[in-house]
Amino acid sequence: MSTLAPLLEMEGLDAWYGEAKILFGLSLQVAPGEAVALVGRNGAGKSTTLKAIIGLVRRRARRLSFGGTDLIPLPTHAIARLGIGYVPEDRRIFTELTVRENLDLGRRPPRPGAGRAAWTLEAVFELFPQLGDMRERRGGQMSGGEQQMLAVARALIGNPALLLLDEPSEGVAPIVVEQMGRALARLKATGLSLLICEENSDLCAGLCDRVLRIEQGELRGPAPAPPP
Ligand SMILES: Nc1ncnc2c1ncn2[C@@H]1O[C@H](COP(=O)(O)OP(=O)(O)OP(=O)(O)O)[C@@H](O)[C@H]1O
Repeated sequence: MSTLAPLLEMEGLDAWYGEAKILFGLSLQVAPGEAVALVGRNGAGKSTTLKAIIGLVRRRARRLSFGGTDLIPLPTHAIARLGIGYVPEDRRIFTELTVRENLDLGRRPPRPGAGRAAWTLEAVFELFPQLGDMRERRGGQMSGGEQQMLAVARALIGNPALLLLDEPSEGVAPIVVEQMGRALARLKATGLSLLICEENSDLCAGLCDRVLRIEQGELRGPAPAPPP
């Protein structure tokens, strides 16, 4: 674990859909530049944890802060503006818009003192060359893997300090998972923090500093190491 002060601090997080309680007292931290994986089965509560961080579900916590700012009272758009990028499981690409137009919608200026160059279209296309080759293609005419890259790229161009990724390898070809893994490793090397939900930890092997396991809405300690 990094010795830097945590960027994301979560202590005793509970979350609900309506009357149904889904998360029970989750505590975790993500330090600047750290990559943390949250693994667990279908329905364990991984997506809900990310949604709770950005305020898309009803939640309560002893502490839920980002860079020292309390997230609990803030609306989702204000949380995003603090520097949290979110790539949802369903990607939410605008299928009628082109790659470039989708990216334009994700633009957000870097926060003052962010300490790294702002993301540009060129930088994003350098990270994901396929996207550069299809910049005028509509989202609906892209493969699942290409859409996944676009979803990550769109989050990046918002200049986040922490990227929340919900199952980035789901439904995409193994070769795309490899490409995504390499891209995420490069992003981590720039100092970006990552919190990645995955049903299995293949993508996270060699990338994530820590792997946490969630079961039935509770953290159950570190996940077993993946087989070599
Ligand atoms: N919109 C919703 N309304 C009610 N219950 C929900 C809703 N979304 C998820 N749940 C329930 O919350 C629990 C946790 O779901 P969550 O999506 O967080 O799981 P997950 O670990 O991300 O798994 P998956 O990979 O299937 O998305 C499950 O029991 C699920 O049925």
